[in-house]
Amino acid sequence: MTTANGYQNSEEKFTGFNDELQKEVDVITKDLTISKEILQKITNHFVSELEKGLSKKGGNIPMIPGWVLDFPTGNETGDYLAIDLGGTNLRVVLVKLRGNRKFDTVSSKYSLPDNIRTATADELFTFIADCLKKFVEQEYPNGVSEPLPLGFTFSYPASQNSITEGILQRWTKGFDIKGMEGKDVVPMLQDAIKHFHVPIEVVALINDTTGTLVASMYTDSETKMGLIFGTGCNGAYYDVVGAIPKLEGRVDTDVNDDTPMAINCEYGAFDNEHLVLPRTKYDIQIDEESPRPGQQSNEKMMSGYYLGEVLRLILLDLASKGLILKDQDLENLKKPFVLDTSFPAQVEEDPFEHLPNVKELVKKFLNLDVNLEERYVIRRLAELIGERSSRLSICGIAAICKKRGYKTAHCAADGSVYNKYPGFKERAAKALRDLFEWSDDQEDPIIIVPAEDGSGAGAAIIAALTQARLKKGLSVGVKK
Ligand SMILES: Nc1ncnc2c1ncn2[C@@H]1O[C@H](COP(=O)(O)OP(=O)(O)O)[C@@H](O)[C@H]1O
Ligand SMILES: O=P(O)(O)OC[C@H]1O[C@@H](O)[C@H](O)[C@@H](O)[C@@H]1O
Repeated sequence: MTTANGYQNSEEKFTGFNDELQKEVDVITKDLTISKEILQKITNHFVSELEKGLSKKGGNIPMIPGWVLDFPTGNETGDYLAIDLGGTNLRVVLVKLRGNRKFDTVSSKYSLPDNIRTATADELFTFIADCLKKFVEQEYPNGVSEPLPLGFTFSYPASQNSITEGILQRWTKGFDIKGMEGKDVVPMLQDAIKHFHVPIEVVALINDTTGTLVASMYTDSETKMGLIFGTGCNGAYYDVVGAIPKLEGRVDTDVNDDTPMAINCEYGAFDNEHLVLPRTKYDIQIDEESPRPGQQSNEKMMSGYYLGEVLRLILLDLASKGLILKDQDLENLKKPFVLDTSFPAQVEEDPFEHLPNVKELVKKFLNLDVNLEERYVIRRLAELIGERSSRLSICGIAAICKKRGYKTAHCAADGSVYNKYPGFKERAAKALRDLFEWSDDQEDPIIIVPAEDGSGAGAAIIAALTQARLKKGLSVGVKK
């Protein structure tokens, strides 16, 4: 328990859980604890799964070539628009690339409408085009002389035969919009933009992790991967075309074995076969009740969309055993996803010994009154779930480093779980040290660092790289 002293009410002193509750907490602790040995076992399997994803046969992890065939030089220039359709927000960004590893951005964030996850494709793209129209009118009140180039950051698994294509493989993060899986989302956006007469041309479709990789490399050449720990989880890195068997014979003559290729791993799908990840009954329930059971097994155990839900299910289980919340109205606690990840995050941030903020949070989110012992069990569970997320999160990082033979790396990370979850950064760094068994007296050779704005600047830089290639008559997709 890492809390400051500070009694407001001195008789409230926690002296331990009652025996029955302690027994349950011990079982849950064991199930949620990821030891060094488990980390190493997961990571070794992860490496072979990354390779499998690049093979002709494929595997659990999609490993999508992103058709970014150059490293950013840091000297790209020009004005570009970018939009980022994530799991929680739509962002519209105007990026002014200044060159000399410098850029400026102006952005607006629009919360996705609550029902958007199950709306129609038309409603989704009308919403996006409407946000774009508002933003362009706000930033260019006198209009534009020619269409603005736009990088479309689409944070879902989308296959690409070229940089201007994105065929949605499957929805993730609770999305379930009909008629889009298996379809190219670029024309859908371009048609909606045309319909609203917005002067924009979509020049690149990218994943937010690819954008994070490229934007961070633009300012820091030590960057080796782009990572998102947000609503979902994922990572991107540069491989070389010659190490991607599934591209054999499919690239143009201007591309050779040493040509770089950004890979959007989509490693939220890691271990859908359930060979190594230590899933609890709560993880299994979340998967079975999700719109896409059997998919995104890795993501469902660690990302922002799910952490609060894991906590809710455990609390409901303890309550159903009569161990907590006796005789209370559990109506709210029975609502799926009533706890978003900001709940366990704020529970972990309560600095007081008797957890008064936890009391308020439970009242606000669940309309329940909790005694001191119940507040402590909620706190303990939040810590276990937060710690598990941080430790599982580094397996993809370690696997990419092992696969590519990186001995040192700056791993650029973004997303609210990375940026806002208390202790995530420290716990993840500790997990890397555990996994690689680095000695405490040496500098960590592989470190997770804050990313540049991947879905904004990254999309813009990739749009600039794409335009530069097209200008030279170079390919940006499979051979025609
Ligand atoms: N304080 C917080 N700590 C950890 N996670 C949070 C916090 N606040 C919100 N979140 C979670 O972060 C996710 C939003 O991630 P973010 O990266 O901001 O958006 P997106 O995933 O759309 O890019 C949501 O799942 C939300 O529950
Ligand atoms: O930025 P977000 O919404 O948290 O997305 C992170 C990842 O979420 C996963 O579900 C998507 O398949 C990835 O494409 C994406 O990169």
